[in-house]
Amino acid sequence: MKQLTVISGKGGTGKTTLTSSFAALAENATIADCDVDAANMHLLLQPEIIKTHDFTALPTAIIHPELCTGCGICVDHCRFGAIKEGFEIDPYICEGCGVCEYVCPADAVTMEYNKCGEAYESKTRFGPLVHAKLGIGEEAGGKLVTLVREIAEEVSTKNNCDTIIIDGPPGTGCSVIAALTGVDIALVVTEPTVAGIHDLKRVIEVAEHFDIPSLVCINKSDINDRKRREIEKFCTQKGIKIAGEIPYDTTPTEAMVKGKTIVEYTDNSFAKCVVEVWERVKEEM
Ligand SMILES: Nc1ncnc2c1ncn2[C@@H]1O[C@H](COP(=O)(O)OP(=O)(O)OP(=O)(O)O)[C@@H](O)[C@H]1O
Ligand code: SF4
Ligand code: SF4
Repeated sequence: MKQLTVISGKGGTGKTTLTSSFAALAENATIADCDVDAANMHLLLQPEIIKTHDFTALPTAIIHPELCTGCGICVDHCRFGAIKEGFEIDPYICEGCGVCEYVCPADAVTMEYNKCGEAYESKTRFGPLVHAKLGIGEEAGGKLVTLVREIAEEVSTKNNCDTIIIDGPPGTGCSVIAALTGVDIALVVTEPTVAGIHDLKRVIEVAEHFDIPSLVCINKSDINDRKRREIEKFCTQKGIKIAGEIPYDTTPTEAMVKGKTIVEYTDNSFAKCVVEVWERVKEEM
């Protein structure tokens, strides 16, 4: 089973626009929306949820007052200052490290796991989709991405899919690393802007660090010719292939308004560019 992750560094470069079209073009793929902080693939793919998985990330410490002797050892050991006056834990500061439970001589601390998100297995008009929702203000997005990928692998096997297409999160942090780990190829969607190029370079470094081969797609390629050439030069220097260049156009917005992927909405020259990128990605996988 081949796995492709679409990433960008900078947000809003066109990952979801492309990935949703890949979902339509791929003959036998499972889609995993790993942009768990701002999932939006479901808006275009209109999934029917078949199964919901609860997501619990880090625990929070609870001090049981009836057992606490007030010795203060836990306060001295908590590096995050989460234990307040009266030996009460501030759940927003507690990092769930478990040190207070370990050092408490009176066994007055327990660690409690709370649900902080959900992952979903769904059906769409193209094939299976695995997506997720992280609770408001919750952290541990990287762990939720890992859960989405684990479920996507199970779903893919169950449905005899030959490919998993992962819509990755923006940035270069923990969630991106979780979305990239162990995949066969990364498609970096960039744009010819200062921020686009800056983040392209950072995200390529992350992919290189994990030995993931990359391809680059220059989206909105005609908005700045000088910056476009800068991307091409960077890719040449790095020996990274360019999977295609896609111009700035009204087609993505029009398709989105109709709730369709680009390739369902039209077969115009813009859609042809998207199809070409998919063909190049398939060749490299
Ligand atoms: N080639 C293009 N020309 C004009 N608009 C485009 C083009 N590609 C994408 N867009 C628009 O740019 C916006 C961002 O695109 P999209 O949501 O696909 O980016 P993203 O990288 O997935 O964003 P995020 O990082 O927020 O997940 C959307 O409104 C989309 O319609
Ligand atoms: S270490 Fe245990 S007994 Fe001591 S103050 Fe903390 S919770 Fe109470
Ligand atoms: S679990 Fe860790 S962070 Fe939370 S209160 Fe205990 S020592 Fe502090």
